[in-house]
Amino acid sequence: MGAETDPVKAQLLELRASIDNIDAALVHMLAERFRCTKAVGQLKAVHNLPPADPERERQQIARLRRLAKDAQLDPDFAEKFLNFIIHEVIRHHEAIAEKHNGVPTGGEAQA
Ligand SMILES: C=C(O[C@@H]1C=C(C(=O)O)C=C[C@H]1O)C(=O)O
Repeated sequence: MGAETDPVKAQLLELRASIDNIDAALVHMLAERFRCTKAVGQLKAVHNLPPADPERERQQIARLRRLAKDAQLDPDFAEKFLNFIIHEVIRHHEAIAEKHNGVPTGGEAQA
């Protein structure tokens, strides 16, 4: 049965079209965020600043939890999601610093 004749299928297709648009927006927003954070990584490497900034992260997590609560999104999920992204950003910053200064900035022990 086609979507024209099956209202359930039509509703599912409509909702999935919105989900696809939202996923595309998420990818574009994440790409833009990583473009900015990579620039922050370059700045930190040039000025010998540490890859991670735990105080800034604390502020971001507190803010995101508040925003999530107001938006009826699970704040624990929002925190996990942000931590997942930040973890990847710090990995980029460590790689940028190592490339720039030739100095590993953490993680693995060196032989
Ligand atoms: C991007 C930065 O570097 C790290 C990554 C962060 C992030 O992804 O938001 C926040 C703090 C830092 O640990 C920064 O210092 O602003």
